[in-house]
Amino acid sequence: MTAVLTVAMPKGRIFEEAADMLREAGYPLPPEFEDNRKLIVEAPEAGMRFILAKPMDVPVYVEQGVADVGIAGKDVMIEEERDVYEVLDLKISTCYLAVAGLPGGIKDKVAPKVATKYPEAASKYFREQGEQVEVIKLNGSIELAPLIGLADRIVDIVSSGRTLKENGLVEYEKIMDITSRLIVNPASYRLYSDTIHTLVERLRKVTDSKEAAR
Ligand SMILES: Nc1ncnc2c1ncn2[C@@H]1O[C@H](COP(=O)(O)OP(=O)(O)OP(=O)(O)O)[C@@H](O)[C@H]1O
Ligand SMILES: O=P(O)(O)OC[C@H]1O[C@H](OP(=O)(O)OP(=O)(O)O)[C@H](O)[C@@H]1O
Repeated sequence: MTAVLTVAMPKGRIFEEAADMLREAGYPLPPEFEDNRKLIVEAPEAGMRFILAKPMDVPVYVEQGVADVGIAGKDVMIEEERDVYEVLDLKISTCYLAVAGLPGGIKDKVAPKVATKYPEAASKYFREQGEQVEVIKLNGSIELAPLIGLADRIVDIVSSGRTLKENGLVEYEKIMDITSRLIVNPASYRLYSDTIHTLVERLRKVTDSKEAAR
C-alpha cells in the first residue's frame, strides 16, 4: 500500500529548487504551494503532506518522527548531527563552507576568535586541524564580526562570494562543498519502505539526468 508521506521542507533559499525537483520527479504539488503562508500544505495527488520549517529545524522534525522525510543542507546536517538517514544528495542549493577574514589576517594568534552560525561544525573543523580557537555563535550577518573586531575569522557559507568581496574579506580556506540532502526517519524508512524507495529512485533519476545534461 502507498503511504502518505509527511515531508519537512525548508523555507527560504532551498524551497523553490526542492519544489521544482519534486514536480520533475512526478509529484504534482498544488500551484499555490509556493505563495501562501500556510505551514502545513496537503498535496494529496502527490501522496504527500508538507510541513514548512526553518532549514536548521528540518532534521529535528525528521528525527522526532513528525516528518517521515525532509530536505536539508549538508551544512545543517553536520551542525545538527541528528539520528536520521541521509539517503540522497539532491545536488541543489550548491554552496560551500569556508574560513574567511580580513586580508592578511593574523595567522599565528593563539586561540583566535571565530564567529559563525555553525559552532559545532567550526569546532570540529579546527579540532581536526589541531588548532585551538574560541568559537562565537552568531545568527546572521557573520561577515560583520571581523570588520568590527568581534572575531579574527569567520566560518560561513559562500555562494557567489559577493558578500565577502563587498565587505573587503577574503577566503582563507574551504572547509567543504554543500548541497541539499534527502533525509529519512529510520522508523519511517522501515514502515514505508516501498513509498520511500520510489521517492528516492524518482529523485535520483532527476539528479542523474541533470548531471548528464551538464
Ligand atoms: N548563499 C547561501 N547562503 C546561505 N545558505 C545557502 C546559500 N546557498 C545555499 N544555501 C543553503 O541554503 C540553506 C539556508 O537557507 P536560508 O538562507 O533560506 O535559511 P537560513 O540560513 O535559516 O536563513 P535565515 O536565518 O535568513 O532565515 C543552507 O542550509 C544551505 O544549505
Ligand atoms: O557568497 P554569497 O552569494 O554572497 O552568499 C553568502 C552569504 O549568504 C548567507 O547569508 P544570508 O543572505 O543568509 O544572510 P544572513 O547574514 O542573515 O545569514 C551567508 O551567510 C553569507 O553571508
